[in-house]
Amino acid sequence: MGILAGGNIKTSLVFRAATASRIMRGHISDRATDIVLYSYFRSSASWRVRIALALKDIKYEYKAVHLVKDGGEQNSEEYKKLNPMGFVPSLEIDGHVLTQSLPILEYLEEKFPQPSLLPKDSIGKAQVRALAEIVNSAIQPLQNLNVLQKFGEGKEEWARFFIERGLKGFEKMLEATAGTYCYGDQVTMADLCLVPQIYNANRFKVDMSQFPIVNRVHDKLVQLPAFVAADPSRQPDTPEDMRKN
Ligand SMILES: O=C(O)/C=C\C(=O)CC(=O)CC(=O)O
Repeated sequence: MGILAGGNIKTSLVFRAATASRIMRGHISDRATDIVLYSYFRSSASWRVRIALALKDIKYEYKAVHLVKDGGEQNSEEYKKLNPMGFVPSLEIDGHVLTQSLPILEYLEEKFPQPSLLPKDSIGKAQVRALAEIVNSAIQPLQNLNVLQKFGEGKEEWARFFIERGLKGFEKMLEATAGTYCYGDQVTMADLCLVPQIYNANRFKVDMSQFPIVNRVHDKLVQLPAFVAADPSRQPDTPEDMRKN
């Protein structure tokens, strides 16, 4: 399908996700080059990685993989050479292709430690990773496109059930861990997972009034420049009718 040659994957441009945060801090830096993110504007796993790239001020090229058109570009033989599961995101970096959003976040954290997306202490790290895993393994996979496509009637109710169940646990954990954000006043991997999940919760009409701490944290996070830049409404492949400035 020409993904590697830049054929069928339409959007291929240098996308400065971190521009807003760089301007806010008054400098433009090129901390990394030759980084390519294969992404879909409203894939929550892609979105997590976009936020990390923006927070860490890392420049990258955005290659759009359309998850719906023509049965999904992620299912092409060519894309599966990069990502055998046919999932987004994939990140080309340092001569390798990395897959799965949380391991990608961990790699970026090791390679670009500042600003850190994990607390310093081991218990804090374990707690942040646990929050991230609630979203990553107990919510999002159960409401992902490839699961819902197996359903006929009742798929919205199924998605709502698992999002609600997961957010109840998440909210309970935040009673112990939250400050301004999910874990104290530091933006962590837990926050990167939370924001896209709330978008999906709204998409499936979950009653969000039952999650006051989640709502408070979410409202703070979405104001941060990196979260603004990574939002699905501002990506190269955002459909015109969903685009914001
Ligand atoms: O435009 C579409 O409807 C297709 C795909 C998605 O939303 C992405 C997901 O499958 C959900 C997710 O990543 O959480």
